[in-house]
Amino acid sequence: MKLAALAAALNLPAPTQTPEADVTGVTHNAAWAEPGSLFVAVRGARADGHSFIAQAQERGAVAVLGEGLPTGVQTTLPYLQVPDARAALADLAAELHGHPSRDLKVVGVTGTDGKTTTSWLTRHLLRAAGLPTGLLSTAGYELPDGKLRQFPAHFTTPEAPQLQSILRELLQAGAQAAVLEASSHALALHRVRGVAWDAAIWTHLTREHLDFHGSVEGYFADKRRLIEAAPFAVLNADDPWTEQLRGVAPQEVTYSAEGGAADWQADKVQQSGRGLSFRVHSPLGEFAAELPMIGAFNVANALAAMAAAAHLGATAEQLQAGLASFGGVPGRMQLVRGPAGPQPRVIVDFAHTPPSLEKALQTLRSTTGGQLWVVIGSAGGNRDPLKRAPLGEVAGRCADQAIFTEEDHRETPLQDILAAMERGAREGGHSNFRSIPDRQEAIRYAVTQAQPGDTVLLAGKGPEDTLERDTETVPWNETREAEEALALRRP
Ligand SMILES: CC(=O)N[C@H]1[C@@H](OP(=O)(O)OP(=O)(O)OC[C@H]2O[C@@H](n3ccc(=O)[nH]c3=O)[C@H](O)[C@@H]2O)O[C@H](CO)[C@@H](O)[C@@H]1O[C@H](C)C(=O)N[C@@H](C)C(=O)N[C@H](CCC(=O)O)C(=O)O
Ligand SMILES: Nc1ncnc2c1ncn2[C@@H]1O[C@H](COP(=O)(O)OP(=O)(O)OP(=O)(O)O)[C@@H](O)[C@H]1O
Repeated sequence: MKLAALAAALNLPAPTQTPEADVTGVTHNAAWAEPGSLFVAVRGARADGHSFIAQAQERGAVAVLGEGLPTGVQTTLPYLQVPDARAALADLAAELHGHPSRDLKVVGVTGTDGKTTTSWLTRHLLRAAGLPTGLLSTAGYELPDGKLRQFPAHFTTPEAPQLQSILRELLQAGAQAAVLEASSHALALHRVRGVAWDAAIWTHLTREHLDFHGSVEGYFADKRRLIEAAPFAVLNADDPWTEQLRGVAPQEVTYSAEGGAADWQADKVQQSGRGLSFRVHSPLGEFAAELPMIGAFNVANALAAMAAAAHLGATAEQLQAGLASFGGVPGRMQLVRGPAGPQPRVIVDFAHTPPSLEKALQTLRSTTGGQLWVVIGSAGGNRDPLKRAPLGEVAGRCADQAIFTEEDHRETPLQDILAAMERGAREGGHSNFRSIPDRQEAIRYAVTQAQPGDTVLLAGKGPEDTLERDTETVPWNETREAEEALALRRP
């Protein structure tokens, strides 16, 4: 698109130089500029993008946009001045990618916790309803083919140029719907500006990220932007903040997992080793639900996902079948499917800090009739060596059997890490541990020694696809390792 035409389309100031320059893309990161890029110089908290104009130009940028050239900075490129560079970045990204969200049914999910789970559930229910659906979440992005992909610079919600390009890719891959996790940072920094939402889900709000948002009110105000931008809101009646969200979107439904008055309600919740069962009362009628997920909070996530999917056309039967076939979020309290017959329950989770390990083991304890096992390591290199002993202590205290093993030890001698974990367990007064340095062997040992009724938690790696051993990086798939270990059990 010609620079002048692009500027006119977005009501940006007309360029005084090279109006006929061809703009083929937009970026906020000078290192990502390509021939034909428009470089948006963002004044950030750590850097001023204007310092990188020369780098962007060297890489082929044809124009710069910013909130004003700082004193002493000059450029030979055309410079478009706007009041809000991040807002313009989002508008340009949407325009240059042809507004892909307008051709998709888009569901946004925001809240302090539950975004990732609810996003995955929603995309699964939409697929169960026959809609080819893409997904963008902390865990990566997924085309309707179901294969998870990563994008550079790990974000929950990436900056607008990446976001719009992913939406375009989804559309080209045949998606008719997309589910996007919208972080509060993304909402505050205009990363999702220009997305044409069809529905917005609110999980709940608790104090978090106050360093960035300033106050809990500021955090709420940033998250609220998603509800303000959506024509249809799915609100959590159990969250006190919801009062301030009522009537913000033109249409809304509420959900409650705690017996509150709401359009979507659940009762008769039961937890077992294999998941949750509950009864749903909804505008689509009343029906029984089975959800192979651990953690009662997932009832709320499921209600929210169902309400959004129903808005996009899913029937009660499709929702019921969709919940029952949900495979979980990769590496997050993920139940590993094993061969038929009595088996220990095996779970893959990415908990890798002492508090998250403790929480995961406590959650599993409540539905474990037999022994609780954990396989856990601690990363090497410069990754927080002080957590090794506490991890050992938590494993010894909260599990019946703890197996310490490798977990990206990098250049740090593995024996040193294992010794620190053992010391932590021993000093906590526990002797229920052993170290098996090779992770595959450790997993196979735990899974084959455990009995039906036991739970084996494989903690730390979650969905990561590599294992860093000394200077070597090897491919890794914890779920597959678990499946193979289960298959080794004698029938
Ligand atoms: C608070 C926050 O989100 N800040 C993001 C924001 O930073 P910023 O505006 O201060 O920018 P800056 O780093 O000062 O840089 C200014 C500009 O110079 C550019 N630059 C900078 C250096 C350089 O060498 N070249 C260059 O071009 C940058 O691309 C940027 O455009 O824009 C930067 C560029 O995209 C991001 O890297 C940065 O993410 C920081 C690193 C971050 O940690 N963000 C996290 C907190 C985040 O966004 N998390 C949420 C999830 C939160 C949750 O729910 O847990 C997420 O959506 O992932
Ligand atoms: N509806 C919920 N209410 C309260 N806690 C929840 C809820 N859903 C999930 N959690 C807790 O929050 C943790 C993180 O959940 P999830 O990954 O789905 O959400 P998120 O934190 O919003 O996303 P992200 O992965 O982007 O940080 C879960 O392991 C669980 O302990």
